[in-house]
Amino acid sequence: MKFTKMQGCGNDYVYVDCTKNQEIEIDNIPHVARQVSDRHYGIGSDGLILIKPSQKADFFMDMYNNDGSRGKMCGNGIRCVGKYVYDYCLTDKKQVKIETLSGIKTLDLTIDNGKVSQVTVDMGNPIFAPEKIPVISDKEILVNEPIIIGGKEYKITCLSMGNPHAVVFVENTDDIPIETIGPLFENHEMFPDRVNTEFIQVINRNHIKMRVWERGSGETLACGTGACASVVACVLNGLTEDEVKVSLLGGDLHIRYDKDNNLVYMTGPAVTVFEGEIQL
Ligand SMILES: N[C@@H](CCC[C@H](N)C(=O)O)C(=O)O
Repeated sequence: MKFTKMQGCGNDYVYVDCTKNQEIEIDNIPHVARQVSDRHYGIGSDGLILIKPSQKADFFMDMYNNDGSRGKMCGNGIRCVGKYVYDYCLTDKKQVKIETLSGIKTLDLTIDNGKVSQVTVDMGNPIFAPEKIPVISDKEILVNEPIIIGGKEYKITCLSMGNPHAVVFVENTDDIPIETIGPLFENHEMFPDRVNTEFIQVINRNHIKMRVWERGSGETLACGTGACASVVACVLNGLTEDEVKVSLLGGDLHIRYDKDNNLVYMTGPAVTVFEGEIQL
């Protein structure tokens, strides 16, 4: 199988062009995702992203976490899909529409010396209704709600950016025992489909620091949907303005929350690491 390894702020995936003759049998995809993601015996990545044709948009992004589970949306991944389709001449458009399992997203590509360097994505509407996230709760919206994890109380703000997120504000992101508490949040009974958890330290009203424990992949260096969810949570909690730099372990993303229209925009880098071929 031919592949390209790409990363956005260090959130790395193996990308496979399935627009022409390369296909993986659907039942086999979770296994292939686990195999290629393995950092010792495989290529090494946070998961697998298949670029497919779409009837409704320019392309379809089909993403899998490194445990083989399917994700409905991936913010860092979709920027790399934009770079892939332009750099490999699958399109010459500078505005590209990508279908995902959570709807069609519009990407604006920034080109430097003939290659995509940066992408802005209209990430669509944050969703707050607990049953749509999904979170089990009788509240109408979960903002700063208590949850007990490992015997300690945390406050969570929950929303979907096409995938489920719980945002937790902390004093210092360097001090959190993410390997211990990340899986406890991910598998808490409140979240029937598991959850991505963002730990946020507010630096000032336009800058936050974030660490993330991703559903299906563990701690990653960045999460695009998580950065969007975190800025929305900051605004809902009155902690920041609506334009925020999000500093992740792997780099910075710029997020804007247009509260009047309930739309989120994400801008960040997309980088090709290497190409190769793997025997499955
Ligand atoms: N890294 C991603 C999100 C990937 C999917 C997520 N783990 C899920 O299962 O919901 C991003 O950049 O958004």
